[in-house]
Amino acid sequence: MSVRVSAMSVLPPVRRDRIIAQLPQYFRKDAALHIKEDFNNKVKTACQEQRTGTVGRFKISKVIVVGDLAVGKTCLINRFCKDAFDKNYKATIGVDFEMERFEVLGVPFSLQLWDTAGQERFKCIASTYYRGAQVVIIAFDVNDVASLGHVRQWLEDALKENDPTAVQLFLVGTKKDLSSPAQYSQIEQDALKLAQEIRAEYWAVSSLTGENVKEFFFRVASLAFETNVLAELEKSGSRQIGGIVRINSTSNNAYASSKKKQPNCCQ
Ligand SMILES: Nc1nc2c(ncn2[C@@H]2O[C@H](COP(=O)(O)OP(=O)(O)OP(=O)(O)O)[C@@H](O)[C@H]2O)c(=O)[nH]1
Ligand SMILES: [Mg+2]
Repeated sequence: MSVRVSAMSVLPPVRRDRIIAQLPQYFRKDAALHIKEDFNNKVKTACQEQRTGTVGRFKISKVIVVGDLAVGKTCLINRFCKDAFDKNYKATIGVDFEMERFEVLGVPFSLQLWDTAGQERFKCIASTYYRGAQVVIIAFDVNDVASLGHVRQWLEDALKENDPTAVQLFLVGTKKDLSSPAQYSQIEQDALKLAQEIRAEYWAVSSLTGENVKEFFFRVASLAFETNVLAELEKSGSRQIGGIVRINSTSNNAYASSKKKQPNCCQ
């Protein structure tokens, strides 16, 4: 805990282009974690009254990005964190991570973005870092049907190390710039269907052009933040009335009400 506090205190202030004042909207209404237009009212009030508990002080949310080799995981993170794009492929060996600091509804909030290796030979190193993820991003290449076909396996591997009911899941199609509108809409149908089945929020992005990259990460940060604050509120509420209230950290998840257990859970 002390390490986290000191790490936060030496970090530079939040960048002006990381300030989130409105809830960023979903990419596709039919595959969204929720479709509300604004942040939860309880969350907004708690932020105004600075009652967000550990969120805003030393809470850091872990995000893991998984998916086949060369689908563009590293490029996605680099486009967002460094506004850079490298057309040469350099395989990630094991894992890398980046810290991104946001300010959501006036409250500081950090994401730790873990970029993992897709190559089979590095997977066993990478998978040891999956544990403790609040958000799982599964990337596939919209020009490569096989990479979409492997999404369920990636999900299964990521959920082995995590509580499936507590994880927020995103399915991201990459390299949108390389596909024609006709090709794209064909794979999008399959991707939307899969997203609904695994209860993930679907996005399509291009790290080359930057299309939807910032919007996507803002959405991830906002939904992770909202869930964290709600969990804090339920925790403090349950303390006040003797700890009987059940904490449901996925209560703002549209998919959560339908079925509790992930179909691919292998625990
Ligand atoms: N045209 C285009 N190329 C991309 C895009 N994103 C990534 N690439 C290219 O795809 C290749 C692989 O990208 P990476 O980001 O290294 O892939 P990765 O998923 O991190 O691969 P591993 O680390 O091996 O798992 C590189 O040559 C990138 O330049 C994109 O949005 N558009
Ligand atoms: Mg990589």
